[in-house]
Amino acid sequence: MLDVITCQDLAFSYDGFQALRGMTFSVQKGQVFALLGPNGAGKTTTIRVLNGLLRSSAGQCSVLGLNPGNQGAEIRRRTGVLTETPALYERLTAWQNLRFFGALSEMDAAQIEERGKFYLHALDLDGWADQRVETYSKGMKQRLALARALLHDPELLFLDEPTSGMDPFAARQVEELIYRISKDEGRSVILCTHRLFEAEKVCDYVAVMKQGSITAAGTLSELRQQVTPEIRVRFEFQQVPASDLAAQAGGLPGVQSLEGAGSAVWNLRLETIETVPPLVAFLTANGAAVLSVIPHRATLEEIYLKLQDQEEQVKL
Ligand SMILES: Nc1ncnc2c1ncn2[C@@H]1O[C@H](COP(=O)(O)OP(=O)(O)OP(=O)(O)O)[C@@H](O)[C@H]1O
Repeated sequence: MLDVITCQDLAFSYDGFQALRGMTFSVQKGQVFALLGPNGAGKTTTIRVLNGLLRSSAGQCSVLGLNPGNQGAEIRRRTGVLTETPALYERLTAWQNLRFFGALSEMDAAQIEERGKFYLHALDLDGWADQRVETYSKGMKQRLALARALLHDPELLFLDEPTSGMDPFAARQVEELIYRISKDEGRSVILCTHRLFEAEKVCDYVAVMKQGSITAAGTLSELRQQVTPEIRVRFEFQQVPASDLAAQAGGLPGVQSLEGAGSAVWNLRLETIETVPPLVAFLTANGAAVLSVIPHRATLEEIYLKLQDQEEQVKL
């Protein structure tokens, strides 16, 4: 797969304060790369170094094959960025903003009209397109800033808290758009967010930062395997199974633990998901009416919190 970004031992200091240290990661074409971490971890600083607004103090970095250290302007021309505070002209309408920024990106009028119309519609702003931005809500401004970031057809997008200030419906539209621009249009996205539920829906890869370094990274299933290697499965029965069945099932190969004996709902920890079919066969053969078997997959939020816990344990 094509790497859109590669960074090796990247570091950055603000006047002696080391905000990034030893950052090594890569982002592939079409990938949504979630950069997570507590306040002050260094997510925004990473974006600023990648698009050349800040110059790294050590390490190597390539963005779209360019060096952010001396080709920042070219990187910014080929990428889109959305920060927490939308960079828009308040006294202008949505269309006036888009025409202005489109012209700055050397787009012709027809392109601006076509792409502007498309994104204003996708972000549910077409009814507001001729209103001044100062009359917009925070979430509407953020959506317009996203339309602006996408207008010039960037190959890579840096989205820093893109759904900040949005209601759930608007946030859902942005999630759908992120999904579409990566999966259908092949653009890569670096997504910094504290909304883990949202990141889980759209990201292909997760990097967790703390104090300027990446402390854990992988696909969701890799991280899930790392923090919760066992499989948790919930069994629901039509009636409470015969009293000795739970003890027998708990002793079957691959079953690590069983909670809920004496009730019609059991929660089991299994070594692998392959344990499920023989377990169901055993229970059914012994007269238990299995209604459902639901594997529980740790959410990104659970994974994130567990990773933080693991780090605290290491420190103690
Ligand atoms: N202009 C600056 N001058 C000095 N220190 C800064 C500056 N900007 C950020 N920092 C510091 O660098 C560190 C990383 O900040 P950064 O904004 O990159 O974190 P973040 O992960 O984006 O945080 P948040 O989730 O709150 O947006 C923090 O300790 C912050 O205080």
